[in-house]
Amino acid sequence: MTQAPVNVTVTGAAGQIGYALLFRIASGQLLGQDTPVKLRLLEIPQAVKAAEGTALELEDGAFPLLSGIDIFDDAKQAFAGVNVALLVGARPRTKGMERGDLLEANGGIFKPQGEAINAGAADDVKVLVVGNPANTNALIAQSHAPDVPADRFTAMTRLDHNRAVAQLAKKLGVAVADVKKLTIWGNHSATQYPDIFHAEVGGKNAAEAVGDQSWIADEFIPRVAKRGAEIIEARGASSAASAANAAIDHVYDWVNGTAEGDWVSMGIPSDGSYGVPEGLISSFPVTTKDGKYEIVQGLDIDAFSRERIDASVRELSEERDAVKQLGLV
Ligand SMILES: NC(=O)C1=CN([C@@H]2O[C@H](COP(=O)(O)OP(=O)(O)OC[C@H]3O[C@@H](n4cnc5c(N)ncnc54)[C@H](O)[C@@H]3O)[C@@H](O)[C@H]2O)C=CC1
Ligand SMILES: O=C([O-])CC(=O)C(=O)O
Repeated sequence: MTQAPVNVTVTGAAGQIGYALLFRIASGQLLGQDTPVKLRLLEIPQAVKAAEGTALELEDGAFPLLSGIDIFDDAKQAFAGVNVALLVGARPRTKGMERGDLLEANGGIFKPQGEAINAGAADDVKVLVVGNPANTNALIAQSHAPDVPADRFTAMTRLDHNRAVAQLAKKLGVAVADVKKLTIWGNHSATQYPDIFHAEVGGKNAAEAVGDQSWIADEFIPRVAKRGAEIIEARGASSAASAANAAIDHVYDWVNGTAEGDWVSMGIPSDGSYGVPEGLISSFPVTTKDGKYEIVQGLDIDAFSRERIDASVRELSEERDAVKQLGLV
């Protein structure tokens, strides 16, 4: 071990994603094998006992990198001194719902959590919002944390990214590691746009390697965009282990950097790039280095892609208007 423990706060610790996530954080997969972690778990009072049960199991894991676990039902305490905040705790959708339908139920959770982050987080805090609708919940939290740099608030579209990589690799009969530079644009919703026109497979353009526009438009894009619903239909519950895995990937890459010649997708506050209105938390292709991310610039966006990016961004603007109406931003 080479450094002091990093404080990692996980909300919704007793939920299904929490259960899949916490053991991986404790084992060093979130930040790296040199970095000890202190877990700070936030739950609602009724679920604190279940979180305590998970903490007992974490103890039983005897993880060398886990230097402590504290459990809270108060956001201000849970986020005091936090370096990495994983905002998972929120209601999941069930069959027949869109993620945006959760806005009213879940939006209210993120205002006090933003305030608590503002009040007590460490200067280097990094925030990942997983709870749906993730992009707009991140916007809510960010808008209540004026003292924290806005770019520290991110939303998870890495699960969509990973799904798209896996579907493309399967189609082309290649390893997932051969797929590079894939992008999810827009919202973590059914309007998201998984873009393979700049992606590469074994060094070749992925869309050309597929060579079938109708597969891209009619099979690949809807399959990825609606994968969450497919999982709910099959499992009777929304994605959990794959979501936890994506949260690990998102933070690991943000902290440790992306590989040369590749990029990842993150929901981040727009700086106006690619015509996405400034301030909306939208998914972009990003590279990361030294704990900071940068939007990949200069990609050609053709009419097919433009239309899809615009549709998803329009939905984000509508969600922002809706939470303004609710007085949440
Ligand atoms: N961005 C993404 O790619 C994905 C997002 N999700 C979302 O993640 C969220 C969590 O999903 P699950 O773990 O499956 O749900 P779950 O229902 O199993 O767990 C949620 C937990 O959050 C807790 N909670 C509720 N309000 C809270 C608050 N104010 N503070 C702290 N904890 C609170 C609940 O007590 C519960 O233990 C859902 O909104 C789901 O839709 C799920 C999969 C992927
Ligand atoms: O679909 C859902 O409601 C859960 C989720 O966000 C996903 O699996 O992508």
